[in-house]
Amino acid sequence: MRPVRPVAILGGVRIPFCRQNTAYADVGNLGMSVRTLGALVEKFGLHGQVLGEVAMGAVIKHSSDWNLGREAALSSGLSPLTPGITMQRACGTSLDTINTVAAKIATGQIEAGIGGGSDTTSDVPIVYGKELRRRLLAANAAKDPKGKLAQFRGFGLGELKPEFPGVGEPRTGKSMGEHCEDMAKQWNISRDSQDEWALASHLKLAAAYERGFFDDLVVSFRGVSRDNVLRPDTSLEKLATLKPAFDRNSGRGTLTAGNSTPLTDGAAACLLATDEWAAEHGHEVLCHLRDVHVAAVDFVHGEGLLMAPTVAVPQMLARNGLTLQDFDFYEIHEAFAAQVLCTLRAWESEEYCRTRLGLDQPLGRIDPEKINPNGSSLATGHPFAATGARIVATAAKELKARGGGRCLVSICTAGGMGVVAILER
Ligand SMILES: CC(=O)SCCNC(=O)CCNC(=O)[C@H](O)C(C)(C)COP(=O)(O)OP(=O)(O)OC[C@H]1O[C@@H](n2cnc3c(N)ncnc32)[C@H](O)[C@@H]1OP(=O)(O)O
Repeated sequence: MRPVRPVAILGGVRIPFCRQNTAYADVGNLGMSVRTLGALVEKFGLHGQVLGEVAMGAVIKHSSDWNLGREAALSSGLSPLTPGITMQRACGTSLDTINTVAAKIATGQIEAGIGGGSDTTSDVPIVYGKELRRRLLAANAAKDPKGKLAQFRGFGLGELKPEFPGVGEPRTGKSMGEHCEDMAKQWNISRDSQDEWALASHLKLAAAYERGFFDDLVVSFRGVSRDNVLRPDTSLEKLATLKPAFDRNSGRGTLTAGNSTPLTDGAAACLLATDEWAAEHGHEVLCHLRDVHVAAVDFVHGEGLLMAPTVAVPQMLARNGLTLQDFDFYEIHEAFAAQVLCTLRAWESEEYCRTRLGLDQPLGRIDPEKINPNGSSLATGHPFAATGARIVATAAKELKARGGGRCLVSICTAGGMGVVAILER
């Protein structure tokens, strides 16, 4: 490994994010990734060029997607000599693909690369049970029709029952929404504050579209030019009418379809390089990736599933000699409005910061006006593996628009992890 070099973010693109079973229902991860990488190639004039790495990721993926990163790179317009890799860290996936490319750039392994991700909730792998899978594999391997037929001796219709990808944490059986509902109760997060947060996200995203902020960040696909999750027509009155989605019976449920991210399809990717590569190829450096950090919580034994960013952020701040207030704006992934509000409350809590984070004093308050200035996942939607690259592309552009500054990125993930980063210009 050679010494660490600065990692420049040159920009990103994404396709509009779409609700499950709408515009991208028949496209799948490969189609969405190819469109996104193709648009990035177009934007930066990368046709026929060899990059050091294309790291893509997907949480829900078919085996026929093969190595998604390599397959998408091969259809993107890049030189076929560009390698590709596929990764997965739930909702933090594409902040991690970006981190992987960045680490290779920083240590001198490569000069430039792409980090991104894609997810579909519309084209999911639905499989048969183990017994039928065993029979089908054995029949496929049998040499003659008699041998093939023999594998189905004793076959029962019950074996045709399909298995859907699980929506619950394997160790608790609870969905993300049920876990977040527990967190909201533990931290006394009111329904009103969640709805207000959700409404603000929609209004900020709509305003950013109106002022042209996304003109060079979002490329149309399948006739869609804006996230179809966005509801600029929503209001606190409408949000207040929605019924609890995850705790329907206790009378105390506060998470609804309006203050939770919907199931979404989409893809996003960013181009990273050394400063020298950027200059040689005539690209402006939007910002630098100063640090990335990952931490986990013990959600199996009582910690909040989506609380890991509360741990990851102070660890990264300490390493960089920064406080929580040393940022011009914050990009906090809105898995659920309640998740963001629990995180902010934890950072303000003297007891939590002392007992759980081992700090002398609370991390303190962040001005909500500085959080997600262009809206976030509640309004864009959340195709799991695409969210990190969406956030980095948005934050890098925002840093350029401001002429400089520092941004804290925070993403909670399934499996009780938090992936966080610092961007600077
Ligand atoms: C680390 C992480 O990121 S964890 C997060 C991972 N993601 C998840 O877990 C996904 C969570 N979300 C879900 O499971 C689903 O979206 C649910 C359960 C919340 C809601 O699902 P559905 O009930 O199918 O939602 P649907 O889109 O039909 O909305 C329900 C109603 O709310 C309404 N609605 C939704 N959003 C809004 C809004 N912003 N304003 C007004 N009304 C709204 C819809 O119009 C619909 O109304 P209708 O019944 O009159 O048609």
